[in-house]
Amino acid sequence: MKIFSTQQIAVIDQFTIEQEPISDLDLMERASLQMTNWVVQNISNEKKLMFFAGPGNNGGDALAVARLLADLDYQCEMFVLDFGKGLKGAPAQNLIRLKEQRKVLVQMIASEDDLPVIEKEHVVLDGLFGSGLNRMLDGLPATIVERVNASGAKVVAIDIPSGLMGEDNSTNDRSRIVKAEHTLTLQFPKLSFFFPEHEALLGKVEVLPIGLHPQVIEETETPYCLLEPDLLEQKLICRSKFSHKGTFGHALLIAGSYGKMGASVLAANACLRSGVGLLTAHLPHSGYPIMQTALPEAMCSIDPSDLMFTEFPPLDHFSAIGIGPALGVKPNSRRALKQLLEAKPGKIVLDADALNILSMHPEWLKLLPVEAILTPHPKEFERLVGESSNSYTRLQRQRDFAREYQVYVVLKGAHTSIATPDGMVYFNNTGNPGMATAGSGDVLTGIILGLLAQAYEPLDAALLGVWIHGVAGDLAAERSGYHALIASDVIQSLGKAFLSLRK
Ligand SMILES: NC(=O)C1=CN([C@@H]2O[C@H](COP(=O)(O)OP(=O)(O)OC[C@H]3O[C@@H](n4cnc5c(N)ncnc54)[C@H](O)[C@@H]3O)[C@@H](O)[C@H]2O)[C@@H](O)CC1
Ligand SMILES: [K+]
Repeated sequence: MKIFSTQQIAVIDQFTIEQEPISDLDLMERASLQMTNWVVQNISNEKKLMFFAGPGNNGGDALAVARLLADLDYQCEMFVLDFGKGLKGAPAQNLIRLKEQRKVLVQMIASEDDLPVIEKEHVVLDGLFGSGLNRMLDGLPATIVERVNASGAKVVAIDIPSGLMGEDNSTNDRSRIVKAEHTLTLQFPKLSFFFPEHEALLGKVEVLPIGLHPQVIEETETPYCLLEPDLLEQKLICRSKFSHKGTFGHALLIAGSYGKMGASVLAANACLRSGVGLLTAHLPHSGYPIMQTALPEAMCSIDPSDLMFTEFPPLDHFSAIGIGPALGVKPNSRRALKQLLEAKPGKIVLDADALNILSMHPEWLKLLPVEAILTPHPKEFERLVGESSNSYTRLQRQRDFAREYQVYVVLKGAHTSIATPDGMVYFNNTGNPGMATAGSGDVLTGIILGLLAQAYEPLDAALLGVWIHGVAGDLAAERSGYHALIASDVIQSLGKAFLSLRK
């Protein structure tokens, strides 16, 4: 699914109105019917609903939803923000319709004195501002937001919590943004919904389709996209019955150091469970019995060092390389990583300490092969590019980095984002908080390595790997819950996760 800017959404709305064609009032009614249905299914009509409507179409939605719900015997009260200019267009017509219906008390709010008392038991429907917000809230709207947030009432935001911008909130003030329990967003999630600092403002996000015109959606270009199973199903490569283990590549995993050999075992296991034909794990000597015992399917290449990575085997046999989990950053390992990059390793995924080494030697970044995949968590990414004060800035840095070095940057998080060398960013929404556990990242590295070593293009390996990793985590959480989930549970669920793509 494409993720558009709020400006693009306004253009898409207008195109729909002209080309469907449909009047703006009817489009608003269509959106409002969807939101009304959601309320009917989720909120009891014994609750009193307090609607707040702003001056634009977001307010128009609130006015229409109040009328539709009042017809279904909900007790609604309407408070309309009055800037002294009156409403225009579809919102004005909806105000007239609501007044004519005579079921809802409508009050204008021109100053703080007009504000109602909001009880904890009430439900607030927030239609103050939506995607047309063009600056941080101040004055009366900011006061309303503060009152709503202080009330303790459950808040349902229409399209977007009022005060939150669709994209860049780097200069916004959180205390002036509605804190919703549910956000009923129209047709498209907005970019800012994917940033962790907004989770508590958005609550649970419901995307409600409102039938915007498919042609303009298809034709409008955006660098941002949400991963969906349809796209990934197409990417999964079928296995013919004549395949043999040589068909599915030979992966080289370089991971683990003394005391941290588990990372290597987890990544190797995940790699094997992702369909690779053969896997060689390169390990310090002390890791050899551990790997052979834990995972007889893996072959081993033994480093001369007992403790750490200092040398790599000849690369010609391998179709892809994964390097980094628990590697350590000792000088010998750093030197060996540099030599590996100088040896032009081809398809490669770099994680954890391989990235930490690169942040200690930024001059080596230019050695990265084109289309290398880097899988940092936010702290590792910060070490590579410096601190970002908010997720929007970090996202732009992620895009810039991917373009500058012509690599894929998989920034791990609740919505892992994958930035590509051509400036695209894909967001993932599989996975769960249980996966914030030791070894989870090693599993992802193993999956991506397994896919890379087969015939997957780096882009497909990154997208599919991230998505499957999250699905496996979700399946594991169904069995163990979030608290008890460990990385090995994710590996155990990989089979079912691949099967969910039905090929
Ligand atoms: N996506 C769609 O196709 C549809 C969108 N609809 C609704 O339309 C909304 C967008 O409507 P609008 O573009 O009218 O925008 P909004 O309703 O978000 O508000 C825009 C108005 O607020 C003013 N404004 C902006 N920032 C302000 C600030 N900080 N302080 C005070 N005033 C401020 C603007 O000058 C303008 O008058 C969406 O969020 C959604 O709720 C629906 O009506 C149905 C169709
Ligand atoms: K809103």
